[in-house]
Amino acid sequence: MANLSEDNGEETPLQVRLNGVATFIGMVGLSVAGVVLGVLAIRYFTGHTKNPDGTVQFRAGTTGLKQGFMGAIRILTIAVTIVVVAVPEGLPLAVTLTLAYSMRKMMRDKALVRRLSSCETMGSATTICSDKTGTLTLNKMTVVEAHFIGTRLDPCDDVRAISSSSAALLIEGIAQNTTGTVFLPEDGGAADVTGSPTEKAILSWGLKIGMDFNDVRSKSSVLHVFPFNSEKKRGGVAVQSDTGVHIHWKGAAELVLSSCKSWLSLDGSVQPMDAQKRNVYKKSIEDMAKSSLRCVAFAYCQCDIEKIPKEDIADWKLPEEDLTLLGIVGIKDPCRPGVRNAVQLCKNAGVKVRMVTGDNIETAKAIALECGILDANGVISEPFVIEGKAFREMSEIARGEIADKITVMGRSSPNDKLLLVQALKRKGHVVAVTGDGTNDAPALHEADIGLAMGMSGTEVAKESSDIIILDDDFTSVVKVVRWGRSVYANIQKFIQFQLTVNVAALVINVIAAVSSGDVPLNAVELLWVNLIMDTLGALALATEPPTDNLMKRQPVGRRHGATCDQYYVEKLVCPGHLPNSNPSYL
Ligand SMILES: Nc1ncnc2c1ncn2[C@@H]1O[C@H](COP(=O)(O)OP(=O)(O)OP(=O)(O)O)[C@@H](O)[C@H]1O
Ligand SMILES: [Ca+2]
Repeated sequence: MANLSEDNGEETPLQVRLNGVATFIGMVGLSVAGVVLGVLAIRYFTGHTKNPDGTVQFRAGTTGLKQGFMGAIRILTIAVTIVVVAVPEGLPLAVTLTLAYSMRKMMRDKALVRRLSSCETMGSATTICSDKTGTLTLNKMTVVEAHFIGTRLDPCDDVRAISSSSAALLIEGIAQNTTGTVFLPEDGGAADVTGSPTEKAILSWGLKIGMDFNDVRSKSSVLHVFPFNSEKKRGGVAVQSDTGVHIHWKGAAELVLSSCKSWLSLDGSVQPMDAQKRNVYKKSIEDMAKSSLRCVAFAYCQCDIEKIPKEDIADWKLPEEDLTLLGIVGIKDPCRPGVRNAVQLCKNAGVKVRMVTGDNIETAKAIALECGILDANGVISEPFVIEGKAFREMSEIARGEIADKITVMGRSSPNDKLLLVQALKRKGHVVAVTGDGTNDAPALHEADIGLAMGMSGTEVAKESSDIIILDDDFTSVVKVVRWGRSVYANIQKFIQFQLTVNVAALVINVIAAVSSGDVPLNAVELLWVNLIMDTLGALALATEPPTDNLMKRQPVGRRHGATCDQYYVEKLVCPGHLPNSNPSYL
């Protein structure tokens, strides 16, 4: 957590630009007012101004101090009027109005905005780092393939070929090493399985292979639990029964496999895991992953009762090496239906979608191909597709160099997500991150826009987010981008409206002041005009709905100037230096 950045009140890209606009307008207003003040003062004090009756207004030595002072005050009032003309008073109103309006509308698109300014930041996002599970996929998991005791079960719940003692061992692991529960209605209806989607899939499969959840759990007692976490990607439990103490592990297949020294064979005997057998298992994991399945392996080991600490059992570190592999299951989690289109929409809008997932790199690759994040004809190798570990071990500079290219990151720990966000931000990206887990919080916090998942997300993730996606769907994330861009466009339209009016009024007032020594409308009158015009203008322009055109432009990003001041200035100063976004609204 040491590298978790503090909330330093960082300004959003739009705020930065608006500050730029304000400074620019302030400078212009003040300089023009200064020039007018100078011109009027010189004209007055050198006796070039006349009263309506034709007498000279100021004659050095003759005009009284009081009269001269009044004249000076009048000139000052004119200068102040010019500053008033220049300042776009309606801007804060328009910004707040458009943000509040969009926020209400976004609620209908299943996005709950927690920080108002994040709507607009989302509009300038250049990249989205998305979770896989639940966001791009449905989070509805089912076991569709199982490798058990060295053989592939076909269908995946047919365990007739397996000795009952081996099956009992696996079932003990499934029933005890879980955070889910199975509830069997008394009237004999379908079992009700609860837990995380992965757990649910495994427990449902367990029921199919003959697990009696309550019975198995009553036969042994749990001594100690090591809960599953995304960092280690495995969870374990120590259970004691008549047959001794068993440590059951369940987790990311290739990681559990690498801790296995043996495997349980068909006849129930323990065989050493030689290189050939290991390769067979590796190959089956790879094959399952390539067909976009999430692989979970089950392994166990016996433990001598003497080795169990008597007192500090809570601190007991479960033995996690020298395990015996029981089996591997492949879990299918289909892609969400609209995701491919949504990803394409992002591509058209110049927003790069990256997938950062805790899953196997091959599974990640397969899903990325399915939803169009990776292009089947493009390069699908490092550094475009990278493992979290490889990225983590690079130097900060190297990470910065490849961050831009990374499209899919597999087997990532939550901290890798944070590292990627930091690297991308250093590269000048405006980064949106989706996350659900408690340990996604640092990345959500670090991102320019943190999007937490409303359904599968933990409270901690939601607390650290700026926007909550209520239906967990990637399509809704893209809708947020659309609204964000509309906020941006609306504010731009308002600035243009203001600047046009203000520049015209400024020119008229300057000409009038310099030529006649007076302005057509005084400061108070001008403020009244502004009040009516700005309010109505803001209402009309701030509530314009987004158009499809918005998603065809390149993102604004952090660096390019796209607000009006820069537009006008750049157009005047260096026409070739415009952002490549097509400012069709101008
Ligand atoms: N409850 C579980 N018990 C054991 N292993 C699990 C469990 N849930 C997931 N795994 C394993 O851990 C891996 C990834 O877990 P992790 O929680 O880091 O990713 P995730 O957050 O589910 O995925 P994503 O980042 O795409 O949302 C999976 O590939 C799976 O093999
Ligand atoms: Ca996750």
